[in-house]
Amino acid sequence: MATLKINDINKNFGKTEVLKGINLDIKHGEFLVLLGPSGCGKSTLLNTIAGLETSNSGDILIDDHNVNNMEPSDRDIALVFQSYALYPAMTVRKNVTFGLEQRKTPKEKIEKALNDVSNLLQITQLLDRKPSQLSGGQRQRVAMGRALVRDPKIFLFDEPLSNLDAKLRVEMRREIKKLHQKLGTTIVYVTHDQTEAMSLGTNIAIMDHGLIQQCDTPKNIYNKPESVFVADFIGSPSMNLIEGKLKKHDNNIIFMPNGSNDSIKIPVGNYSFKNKFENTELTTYLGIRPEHIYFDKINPDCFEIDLKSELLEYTGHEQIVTFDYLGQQVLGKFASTFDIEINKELKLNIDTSQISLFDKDSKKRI
Ligand SMILES: Nc1ncnc2c1ncn2[C@@H]1O[C@H](COP(=O)(O)OP(=O)(O)OP(=O)(O)O)[C@@H](O)[C@H]1O
Repeated sequence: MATLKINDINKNFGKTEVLKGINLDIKHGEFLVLLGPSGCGKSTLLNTIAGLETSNSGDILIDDHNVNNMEPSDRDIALVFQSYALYPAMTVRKNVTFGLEQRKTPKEKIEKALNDVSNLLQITQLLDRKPSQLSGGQRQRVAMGRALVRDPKIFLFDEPLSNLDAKLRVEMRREIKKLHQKLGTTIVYVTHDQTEAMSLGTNIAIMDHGLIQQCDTPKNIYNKPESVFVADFIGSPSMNLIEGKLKKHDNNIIFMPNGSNDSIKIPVGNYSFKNKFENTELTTYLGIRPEHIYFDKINPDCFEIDLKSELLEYTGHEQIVTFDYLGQQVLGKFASTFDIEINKELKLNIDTSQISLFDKDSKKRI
């Protein structure tokens, strides 16, 4: 186990700034997932931690020791890639133990480590096979075995499951989670799959254009996104963002959607407003997740709005309905047992205790 601090890391490729001042403080035993769109810099950050890339400025500290000038092999880090990079001519046994042999680890120690890891990953029966005689999931397990056997301070995973089919992915995801629970190792894990990120991470760092947009628990990332980017990136379908004006009225906060006479009362307890807002209107996005729109008034915080149903997408266990709300598109998610008519004016409820508000100019959470 180890701590990992990333202090103000910048990285350029030629004139392109790929990492623009990254700060992360990763605790003992934390499972941090780096999540973000393609090209946002996730792998570059991981490779910089591993020492495969050199940053232009900033520091990387493992257990409070600066490792900037340390070779990758001296950092006591194990890396698992999406391409398993197993040696094709070697047996599974040799693939797993090769690194230890190179380090002149005593034979008995190697045997014990191989035994422990094979049992843990359930690859004992595969030890005499070559990689070509293994399935994708088995290969991934061997690649993990090779990393685990070294007992490193930190594990780095770069999209380790992306070559596997959907079913195997879910199985391996569970295995990685179990492994983390059992071993309590510090892990940094790169993915662009949000379900993987949500289910694995103790914390998730959302990256965009070389910046960390938000680093928080999966629950907070989903329920309290700090910016329009995070709100839009997480969730499928993503959060509805209804444009309008926010103003103070007596002791209440009211949201007025563009083009509508609705005055949606916001439960004030959830929000702290800046002074500048006292006497003005703020151009705002009201964010509401599709699953927080209901046919019934499920609690006193529900506010009824008129919507027109336009499109229905049936997915099996649920249905996604696209509505028109005075020219703005709003999506709702409902159990598949509901009968929903299309091209119909309907009255639905939005649960105002579940909304997020964003300043339209700064795109930040209010
Ligand atoms: N060796 C390199 N030389 C020049 N540009 C590079 C190099 N490696 C990465 N880049 C660029 O840096 C940016 C970040 O790449 P990186 O691989 O870190 O993104 P990523 O978030 O991991 O993306 P993906 O999810 O697609 O793997 C991209 O625009 C990429 O083209």
